Amino acid sequence: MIVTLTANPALDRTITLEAPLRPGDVQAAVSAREDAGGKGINVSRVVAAAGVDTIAVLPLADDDPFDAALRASGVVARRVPIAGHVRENVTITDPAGVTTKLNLPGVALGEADVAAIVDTVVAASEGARWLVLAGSLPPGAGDSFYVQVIEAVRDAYGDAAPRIAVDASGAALAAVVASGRPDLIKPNDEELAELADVALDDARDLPRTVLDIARRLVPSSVGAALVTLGAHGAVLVDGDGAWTAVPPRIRVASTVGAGDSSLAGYLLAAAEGEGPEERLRRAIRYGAAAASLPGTQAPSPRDLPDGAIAIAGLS
Ligand SMILES: Nc1ncnc2c1ncn2[C@@H]1O[C@H](COP(=O)(O)OP(=O)(O)OP(=O)(O)O)[C@@H](O)[C@H]1O
Ligand SMILES: O=P(O)(O)OC[C@@]1(O)O[C@H](CO)[C@@H](O)[C@@H]1O
Repeated sequence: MIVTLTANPALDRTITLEAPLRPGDVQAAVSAREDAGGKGINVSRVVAAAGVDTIAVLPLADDDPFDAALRASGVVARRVPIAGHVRENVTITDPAGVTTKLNLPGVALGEADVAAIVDTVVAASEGARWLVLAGSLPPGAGDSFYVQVIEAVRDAYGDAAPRIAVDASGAALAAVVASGRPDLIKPNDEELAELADVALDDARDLPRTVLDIARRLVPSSVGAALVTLGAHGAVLVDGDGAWTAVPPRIRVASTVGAGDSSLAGYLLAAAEGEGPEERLRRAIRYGAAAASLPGTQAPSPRDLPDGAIAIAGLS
């Protein structure tokens, strides 16, 4: 069982253009689609599509139209009732795969909402292998919200607690790294650089630079880091070693959710008892599959790209 928490879900509206976006112009759009999104929900959708049990925890008002999209996704969910409706995030994609994204802040949570979410995650995590804490925090949650969740789950289950994976950025990621001792973090290269307060602009060897930064955290504060690099693939660093791989060439439709799918691929391989190389390979394949699908569509095993993915060790 893989449990996910999405504290700030989003109805993802994707608008497809037949020409590059021209800011300031009126432009005809070809099509639009809606997906029940938010990073944890996306991870759960990929996990469910692979036939593995998952529960997605999220705050959701009883009368929120988002629930229809969530039900259509088929993901098993635990809803924490709140006041206010899920934000709508807009993505604009063009024929070259260029993706423009506008994210709203989300519904503000009160203290009672925060406490109810923590309690719901603790209850859902009983017997789970992994708990995934993913995405931005909505107003009212506080930068250390993920640390609060991690401590509550570990207090409740001790050695039987699920392993913890975190996909966050900015202050929320910094707080988790400072005191949450997560088993896995999944930043992209820019999020990692922001965390370490370094610039990547002139990195000639991106995987090597990312490894050097990640080594400051792994294994002292974080069990492992899966750092995704967009079209350049990903780097995996754990206490035993470091590896990198690049994705196959694909036709990009929308990169939204590619990182979430990478994380799901990693967790699916981990749940099968696979070692780091296969976890990285699966992450790359799922990420590439997501980027080749429209909107925030979750890839299933039949969407994975063909071809071998070579893993290179880094030292
Ligand atoms: N243009 C691309 N071509 C092939 N694979 C891609 C491309 N973009 C992304 N991927 C795959 O998806 C993975 C994750 O991508 P990326 O680093 O962009 O995630 P992210 O920034 O966390 O994205 P998001 O927050 O939208 O989920 C990469 O490691 C790679 O395997
Ligand atoms: O504002 P956040 O929580 O950082 O990101 C939200 C979001 O961009 O993340 C997913 C893609 O990773 C989308 O489904 C969703 O719209």
